[in-house]
Amino acid sequence: MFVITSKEMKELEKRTITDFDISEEILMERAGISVVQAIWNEYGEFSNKSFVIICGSGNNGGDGYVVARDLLNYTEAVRVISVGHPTTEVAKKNYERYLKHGGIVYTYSELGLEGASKIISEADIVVDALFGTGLNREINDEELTKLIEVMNLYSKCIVSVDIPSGVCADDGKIMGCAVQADLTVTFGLPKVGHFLFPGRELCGKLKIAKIGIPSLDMLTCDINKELITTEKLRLPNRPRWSNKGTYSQVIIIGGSNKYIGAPVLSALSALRSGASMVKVVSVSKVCQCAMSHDPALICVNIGEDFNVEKLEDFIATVSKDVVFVVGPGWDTQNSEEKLSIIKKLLLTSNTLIIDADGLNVLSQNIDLLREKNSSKSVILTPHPGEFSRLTKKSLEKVKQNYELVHEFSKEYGVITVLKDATSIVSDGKKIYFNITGNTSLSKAGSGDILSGLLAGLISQHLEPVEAVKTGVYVFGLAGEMVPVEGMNSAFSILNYIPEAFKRLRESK
Ligand SMILES: NC(=O)C1=CN([C@@H]2O[C@H](COP(=O)(O)OP(=O)(O)OC[C@H]3O[C@@H](n4cnc5c(N)ncnc54)[C@H](OP(=O)(O)O)[C@@H]3O)[C@@H](O)[C@H]2O)[C@@H](O)CC1
Ligand SMILES: Nc1ncnc2c1ncn2[C@@H]1O[C@H](COP(=O)(O)OP(=O)(O)O)[C@@H](O)[C@H]1O
Ligand SMILES: [K+]
Repeated sequence: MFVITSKEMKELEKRTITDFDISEEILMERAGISVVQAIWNEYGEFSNKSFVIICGSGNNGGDGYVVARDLLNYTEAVRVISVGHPTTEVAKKNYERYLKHGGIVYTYSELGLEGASKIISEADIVVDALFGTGLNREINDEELTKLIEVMNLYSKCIVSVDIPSGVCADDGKIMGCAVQADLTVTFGLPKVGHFLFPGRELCGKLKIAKIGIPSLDMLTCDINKELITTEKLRLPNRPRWSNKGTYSQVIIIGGSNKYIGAPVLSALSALRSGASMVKVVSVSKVCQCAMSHDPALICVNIGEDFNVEKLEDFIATVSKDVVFVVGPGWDTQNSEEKLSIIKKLLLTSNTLIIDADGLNVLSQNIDLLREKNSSKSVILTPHPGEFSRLTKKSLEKVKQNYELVHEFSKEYGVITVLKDATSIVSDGKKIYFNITGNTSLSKAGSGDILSGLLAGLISQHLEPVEAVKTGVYVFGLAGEMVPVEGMNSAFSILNYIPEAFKRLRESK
């Protein structure tokens, strides 16, 4: 499903109006009616319910007046609190139509905070039509801030029109203060702010209503952002006649005397996602740990401590179709030598996933990425801290920064997965958002499981970007299967991976 910014939404609206002769008035009418329908579907019939609609001065408020008018068809218990007179032609028209239908409008300036609080607390459903995609600056007006606080404090239930007021549609950030909705009804296509935190949380349940905007193909509009959903995800093909030689090997280079378990988690995860042969190349202690967890793993022991020569010798023997994961549990000691290993791996034609300390080492010379074989696929899986080190930008600047993920991927010719509660993937062409998962994944070791899972999919010949999309989605699903959210070790996620794949297969 495509995901858009407020600017892209305005462009779609403009093309719908000019190229398809569907007026702004029709769009607003359908938007308002779709909100009423969504409320009905979610909360049941209206005869015993009371409503208050809080309308701002723009078109979001205009939608609010349509909602109010349509609700009058079902109940008299409808009131509007207007925060500023409508300023656009269509909003004005719908304000007047509502009045003509006998609608009641209170102005916030006359009611004051106390009056507004009373009305809000008495209503069963508060419809938030203050600001939508036109919010263009921080909300710093004291009276408005107090109104939003009162809405959050006293409402029994809030339905936001298009997006919770105060949430920036382009990045999900709070512009001063914001409404916490129970239900949000958006129009045409979801906006980025619906999927990035805190906006994602403030939406409550999200519904996407069709309001008559033609498909993107018809509008000849190129949108480069998508939400990862099951329909388009690819699963590995495992022909009945295949044997272990049909698939590529996965080789995990990582682990240290400090972090013994991380590469083992990656290796076990690669097996769970379908890899046929998984090797762990590491120090003795890691090999012992790997063997004790699964004797089917193959260990290449490089000695008691990190040994660059042994590692180089091993890499020189590897065939072309092997998938490498480098970094889990590596630690950052001997970083110069580790950087030289990464360089060697970049010069091979093998698909390479760089994770964890592999990324921390790489951040000392990110330009190494430019030396890679141009046809080679390199996947980087940073969490925000690692991405901040890679880009030399502050944590605050990189967090949820989908444009940066896109630019970075384009500049270095890599696929980047910025892992977080909403993960962002880019191959330098498109941007994908993943919203599966929960805090059962917020655990030390869970990133290692993801890198192994991605390698397992690539070893079964999925295209790297397809493997990443499927991998992050399935990994999230596995996290959601933990019986009590958060009451688990990352290790337990491994058990849910096959079931998560099964669920994805069945849902297609
Ligand atoms: N696109 C579509 O296809 C469709 C769009 N539709 C609907 O239109 C909505 C977008 O409408 P919109 O562009 O009129 O903007 P909206 O969100 O009402 O806010 C603008 C108003 O807020 C004000 N304002 C802004 N920031 C402020 C602040 N911090 N503090 C105080 N004031 C602030 C701003 O004032 P100004 O900047 O002029 O001073 C202006 O008055 C969209 O979300 C959807 O609901 C549907 O009808 C169906 C089709
Ligand atoms: N609240 C959450 N919701 C969804 N996914 C999450 C959440 N918290 C963490 N994750 C996922 O868990 C993984 C954590 O990886 P990472 O931070 O690298 O862990 P570690 O370094 O300990 O192995 C990432 O894929 C991230 O997207
Ligand atoms: K709103």
